[in-house]
Amino acid sequence: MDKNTIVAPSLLAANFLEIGKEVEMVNRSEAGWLHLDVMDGQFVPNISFGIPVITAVKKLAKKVCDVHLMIEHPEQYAEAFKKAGADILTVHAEACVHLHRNIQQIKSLGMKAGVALNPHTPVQILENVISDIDVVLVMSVNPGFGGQSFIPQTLPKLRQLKALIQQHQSQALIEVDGGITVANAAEIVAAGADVLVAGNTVFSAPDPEAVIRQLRNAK
Ligand SMILES: O=C(CO)[C@@H](O)[C@H](O)COP(=O)(O)O
Ligand SMILES: [Fe+2]
Repeated sequence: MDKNTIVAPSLLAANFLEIGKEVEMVNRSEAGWLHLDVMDGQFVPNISFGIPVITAVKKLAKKVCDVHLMIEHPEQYAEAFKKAGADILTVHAEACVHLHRNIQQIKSLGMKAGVALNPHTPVQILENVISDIDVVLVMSVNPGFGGQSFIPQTLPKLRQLKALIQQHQSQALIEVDGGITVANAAEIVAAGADVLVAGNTVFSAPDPEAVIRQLRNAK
């Protein structure tokens, strides 16, 4: 996969009345992925959008569809998200009793497999699956809402994760999600991030394409 910083605008912060135009903006931009946050009101205290919205977005999207499941029992929906158009399917470690099985299921359906960690979850929990996964999504806010502030303890955690990945010669990309701005992007990349998810920073900007370019070039 691309080793330059990948920017993944989070559609959660888009104007839902203009969703087609927002996806076209991402298509024109230097973003590599389009991040789609699915919330069930159980695993997280919020409900966002689901399979019908992703199916519609996929018809227009030219970027990698990066689906972040903040739901309980993700194994019950993996096939439906594949059909909807997910290229990468990320499940939360905290929501999976059988994480290894869930990763194998995602890969057997032909998607890249991601595992997300809440801010309090140590990276060591991934030790026995790190060689099997394509993406580790490190939550840098508590999941459930856009527009929160970046949790600074994420930076040492990213360095620990980078070391774990190297130790196991894993190809997993490190994706960081929540509270990313043009001002803090460089230190997050320096700590090990390969992929920066950004919702409000992109979609609230007067020139979102310029912000995506700035995030991509942050060093
Ligand atoms: O998964 C989540 C929130 O749970 C994120 O993907 C947010 O959508 C990021 O939004 P910002 O913090 O960048 O506004
Ligand atoms: Fe997300």
